[in-house]
Amino acid sequence: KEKVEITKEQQALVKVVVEAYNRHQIPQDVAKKLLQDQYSAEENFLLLTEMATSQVQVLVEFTKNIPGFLSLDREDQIALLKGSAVEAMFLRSAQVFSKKMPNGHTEVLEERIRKSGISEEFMTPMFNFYKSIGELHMVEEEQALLTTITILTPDRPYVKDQQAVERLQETILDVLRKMCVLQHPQDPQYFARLLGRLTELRTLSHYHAEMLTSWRVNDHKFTPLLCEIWDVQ
Ligand SMILES: Cc1cc(Cl)ccc1OCc1nc2ccc(F)cc2n1[C@H](C(=O)NC1CCCCC1)C1CCCCC1
Repeated sequence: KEKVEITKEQQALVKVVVEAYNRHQIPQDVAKKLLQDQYSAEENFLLLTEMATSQVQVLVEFTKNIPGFLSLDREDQIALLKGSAVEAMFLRSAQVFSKKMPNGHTEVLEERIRKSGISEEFMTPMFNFYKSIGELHMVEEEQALLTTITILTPDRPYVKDQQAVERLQETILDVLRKMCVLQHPQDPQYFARLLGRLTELRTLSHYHAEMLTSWRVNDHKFTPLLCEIWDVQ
């Protein structure tokens, strides 16, 4: 039985990433807001664009703390951000949805999201993903590292030096694998299941443009930043 141990520098890397991840949290208020009131499709669409816009800004700040990210080619940094922003948004949404809430709150939140204006056909894949993330009961280190792995995906469009991104991603994968073994000794498949969610996440993210344009509102207004990130307008 191989003895798995996290090295000093791996511990330091995790500390930097988790602190940055927690510092750059989207204010949890989106769930609170949705629980407080039922909003119209227009108000919900506006809420999403506001949350998404601030989430992208949060993501840019977060990447500055990923060891090695700022040493990548500048255009590759942009390509990685553009390529991962939607997935990071759905991953963040899943984590917000899976947070432990008082009895009945998750059901209300789900109801509000179902009635938010997103068209029906996307509800099943979206909530299947949220529930599959929830079932993992990820600790915050796993959440932060999984988001980092999503950002450091080498085969995003327009990435020139894929090897450089691969090297960074492998560093994170290695420490996440060890953490999963240490955190979930009873479940040797846990790390594989965690990575399997990234495949589900990529599939869900393929729908994002359609989810937005099919939102039941007359006029779909996007901020310039979101036009960059979402393949819309
Ligand atoms: C991320 C995303 C992309 C597309 Cl295309 C469509 C939809 C979507 O999020 C659905 C979604 N799943 C959620 C689960 C829990 C939650 F509290 C809010 C959630 N949201 C939306 C949201 O505010 N997400 C933000 C969360 C923080 C990070 C940036 C994104 C709200 C917007 C208001 C109408 C009800 C859905």
